Amino acid sequence: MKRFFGPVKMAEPLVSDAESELFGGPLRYDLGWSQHEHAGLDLTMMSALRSMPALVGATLRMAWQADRRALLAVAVSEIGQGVAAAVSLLAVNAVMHALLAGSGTAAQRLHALLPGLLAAAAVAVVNSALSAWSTSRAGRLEPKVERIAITQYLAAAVGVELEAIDDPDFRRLVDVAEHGPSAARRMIGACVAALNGLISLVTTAGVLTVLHPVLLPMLILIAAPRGWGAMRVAQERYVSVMSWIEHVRAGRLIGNLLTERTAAQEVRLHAVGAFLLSRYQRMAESAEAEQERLASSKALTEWVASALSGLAVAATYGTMFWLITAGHMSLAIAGTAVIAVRTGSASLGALVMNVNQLHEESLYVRDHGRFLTQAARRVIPSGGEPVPEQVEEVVLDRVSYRYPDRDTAALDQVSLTLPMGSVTAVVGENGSGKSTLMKILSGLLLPQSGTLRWGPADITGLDRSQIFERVSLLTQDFQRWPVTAAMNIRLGRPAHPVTPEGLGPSVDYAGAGPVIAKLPHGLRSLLARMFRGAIELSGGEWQKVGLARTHWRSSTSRADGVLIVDEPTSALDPEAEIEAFDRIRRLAAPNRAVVLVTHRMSGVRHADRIYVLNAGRLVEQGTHDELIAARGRYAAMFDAQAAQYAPAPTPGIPKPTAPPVADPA
Ligand SMILES: Nc1ncnc2c1ncn2[C@@H]1O[C@H](COP(=O)(O)OP(=O)(O)OP(=O)(O)O)[C@@H](O)[C@H]1O
Repeated sequence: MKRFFGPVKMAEPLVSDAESELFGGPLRYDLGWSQHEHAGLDLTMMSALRSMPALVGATLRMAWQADRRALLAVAVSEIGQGVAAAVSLLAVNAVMHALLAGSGTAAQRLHALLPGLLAAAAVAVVNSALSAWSTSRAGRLEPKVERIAITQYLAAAVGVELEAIDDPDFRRLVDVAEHGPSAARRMIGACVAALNGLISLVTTAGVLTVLHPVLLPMLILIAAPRGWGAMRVAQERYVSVMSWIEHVRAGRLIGNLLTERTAAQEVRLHAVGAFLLSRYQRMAESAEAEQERLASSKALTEWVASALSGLAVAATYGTMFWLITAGHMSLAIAGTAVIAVRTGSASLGALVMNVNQLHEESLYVRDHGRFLTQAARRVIPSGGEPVPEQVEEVVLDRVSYRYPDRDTAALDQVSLTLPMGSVTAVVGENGSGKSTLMKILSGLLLPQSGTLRWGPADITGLDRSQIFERVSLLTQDFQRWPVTAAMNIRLGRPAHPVTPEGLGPSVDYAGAGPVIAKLPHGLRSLLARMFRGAIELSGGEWQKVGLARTHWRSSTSRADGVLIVDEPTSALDPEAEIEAFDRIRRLAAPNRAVVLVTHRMSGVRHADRIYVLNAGRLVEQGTHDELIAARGRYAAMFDAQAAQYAPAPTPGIPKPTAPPVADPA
C-alpha cells in the first residue's frame, strides 16, 4: 500500500563503474543546498495541490504582464466552450425525451427531435469557433511568457555576485532552473486545457445533478483513481529527474569533451576518444536502467488506477440499472445520463491529466522561482555612494578572503597601495592568491575582513557598478567572443559610441595591425571558427586583440581608474612579449594605476613597486633592486628564471637513460 500511497522518495542513483573510475565516485553537485531541497521534496498529493494555486498564479501573472488581451480572450473562449458543452447536453436530453418518452408516430417523434438536433449542431459550430480562437490567442501568449521567463532567468544570472557563480550549490540551481521558462510556456497550454476541462466538468456536473443526484458522486468515483495515478506518475518522474540530474550532467560532460575543439587533439593522439566513449556508454546504460524502472512503475500505477476506475464504472452502471428497474429513473434520463457520465468522466479524466501536467510543469516553474529568489538574495547591490572622480590611490588594507568551500584563506591580511600613474607588480607561486587579489581589487569579490578604499571611500559604501566602470581587466583567459574583430575590441566598453576609425588607436596600440590586415574583411571579419566564413586566430593573435580591447576600455574613460593585467603575455613570442610589457607600462597614465600579475620576472623589473605573495600572505615588497638586494623569495625566483637563459654549465642537456624494460623471460 505504501508503494502506491506513501510519499515519493528520492532514491540514490546507482553509481556506475565508469563514474567511479572517472570521477572517483558519483559526480555530484556539492551537497548542502540540494540536501535541503531533497528534504523539502515531500511530494504528497496534498502538498502538490496546496502549492499549485500559487505557482499557477505566478504563471498567470506572467501571462497578464505579457499580453493581457490575449489572456482575456483565452479565458472568454474557454468559458464559452464550457457553457457550450452544457447546452449541448441539454439538447441531447431534449432529443432523448423526444425519442424515448415522446408520444405519436415514429415520423412525429422524429419531427419533435429536430429542434434539439439543430441546437446541438449550432452549439458544435460555436464551440469549434471558440476553440480555434482560444488556440490562436494561446499560441500568441505562450512564446511571450517563455520570453519573459527566459529574460528574468538571464537577467538574474548576470546580476549575481561572482561568488555565487563560483558556488556549486548556486550553479546547480542555475542548471535546474534552466527548464523553468519552457515549463512556464507549457503551463499556459495546460492552464487553458485545465480551465476548459474544469468549466465543462462543472456544467456537466450541473446537468447530471439535475438529472439525478446520485450520478455526480459516481462520476467523481470514476475519475478519482485516474487522477491519483497520473499525479503519482508525474511525481515519480520529477523525483527521478532530480535524483539523476547529476548523472545526466556527468554524461553530458563526457559527451561534450568528446566533441569539443579544445580536447580534439588529445582525444585523437592519446586515444582518449575510444576510452571515454566506452565510459559514456556505460553511464548511459545505468541511466537507461532508471528509465526502465520508471516505465515499469508507471505501467503498474496506471494499471491499478484503471482497474479502480473500471470498478467505479461498473458500480455506476449497476446503480443506474437498479434505479431504472426500481422506477426511480426514466429511460430517457438514463440515456442522457449515460452520455453525460461518458462526457463527464472524459472531461474529468482530461482535467486530471491537465492538472497533473500543470503540477509537473509547476515543479520546474517552482525551481525557476526559487532560482530568482536566490539570485535576488545574491545580487550585486545597486546604488551607493558615487566613486570619487579623482583619487590619489586605491588602497587594500589588511584584506582577507577565504573561498566558501576552502579551509584556508586565499588571502590573509594583505595590504597594498596603488598610486595613480604607477605600475605595481604582483608576483608569487601558483596558488599564492594573485588572481583572488585581482578579483578583490576589481570589486568582483568583496573583502571578508579589512577594507578596499578608493581614495578616502570604502568600497562597501560605494556604487559597485561605478567601481566596475573604473576597472579594466585583461586576464590570460579573457573572453574570445564569437563576433567580429571590431566588436571583440568594442566589447571592452560596449555602450561607448564608436566610428569605424575610432578603434584604430586601440589596434595600433596593441600591435594588432598586422593581425587585422591578414583578416579577409579586416575589422569586420567574424572571429569564430564554428561559423561559415569566420576565421580563428592563434593564441598570441588573440592576446593582441585582447590588449586592444583593454586599450579601448581604458581610453574611453577620463576618470581615475585601475588597469589589471593578469599574465598578459603567456601566449606571446619573446619579441612580442617585450613589446607587450612595454605597452602595458605605457598605459600607466596620471589617471590610471596599472597592476601587473605575471610569472615572467623580466616583465616586472621596471615596475614602480613589486609585491610578493606566498600562500595568501604578502611576504616581500619593494622595487626590483631593493628586492634583489634583500636576497629573499623574489631574488630566488628572479635568479631561477635568469639561470634558464644563462650559458649551460655542462655541455648539452643530459641524455635520458633508457627506461627499465621488464625482462620478458
Ligand atoms: N573559485 C574558487 N573556489 C575555491 N577555491 C579557489 C577558487 N579560486 C581559487 N581558489 C583557491 O584559492 C587559492 C588561491 O588561488 P588563486 O587563483 O588566487 O592563485 P594564483 O596565485 O592566481 O594562482 P596561479 O598563479 O596558478 O594562477 C588556491 O588555493 C586556489 O585553489
